[in-house]
Amino acid sequence: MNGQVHPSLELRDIVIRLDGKPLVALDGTVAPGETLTVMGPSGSGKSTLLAYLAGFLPPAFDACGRIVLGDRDITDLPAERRGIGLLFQDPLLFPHLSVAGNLRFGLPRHMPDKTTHVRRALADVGLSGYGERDPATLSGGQKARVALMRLLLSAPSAVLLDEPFSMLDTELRDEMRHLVFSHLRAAGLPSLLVTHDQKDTAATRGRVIELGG
Ligand SMILES: Nc1ncnc2c1ncn2[C@@H]1O[C@H](COP(=O)(O)OP(=O)(O)OP(=O)(O)O)[C@@H](O)[C@H]1O
Repeated sequence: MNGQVHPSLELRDIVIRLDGKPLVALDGTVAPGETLTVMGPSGSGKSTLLAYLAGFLPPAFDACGRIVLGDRDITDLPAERRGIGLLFQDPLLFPHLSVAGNLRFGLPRHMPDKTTHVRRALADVGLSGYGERDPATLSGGQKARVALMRLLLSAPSAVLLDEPFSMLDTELRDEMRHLVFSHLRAAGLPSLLVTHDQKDTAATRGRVIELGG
């Protein structure tokens, strides 16, 4: 989206323990533009893995291993300095900001010509003219598209997705799957997707790992 070259996401010998017992063990690399799907039964540690990568691991857990984004070891960085963007099932738009305000929020603070970036992003997802709307007045699919654009405008180096389509109805899910994964591929972003839905996995065209096996 902004001409940046994106790194790969390396997960080096990661082990996450709960009460001293290994819950998640993972070693591998997610290439730029690749989405790695993480599946597994309830309680197998999928959300915990994403929380660890994002920098929000709850204190009940302990972890070892390294998280490396390109040439940056981000393992010990706080969440806000990791360069990792999140897309969850709830679009979590700020209710006190307009649609355009939500998108501007994603942009790096000193970026010039923010208005043009926001206008292009809205046009990109068929929402031209929606900038001044209150997010509460948008449909579920429109909110999801704004959340995707806010994520991409924030120029992350990697993306984590946790059941991102599960709140949408079937038809919208197909549309959002296509939109999200085509944008992640085009932006060259490595990503991890947690889902129970095989159709999500098929849309990524990528590898799948199973936790708790
Ligand atoms: N904050 C926490 N403190 C202690 N234990 C937790 C905490 N959060 C989750 N757990 C436990 O860690 C294990 C993994 O939970 P996690 O939410 O990662 O599973 P999951 O694979 O994402 O499950 P689901 O598919 O149901 O969302 C579970 O046994 C859960 O009870």
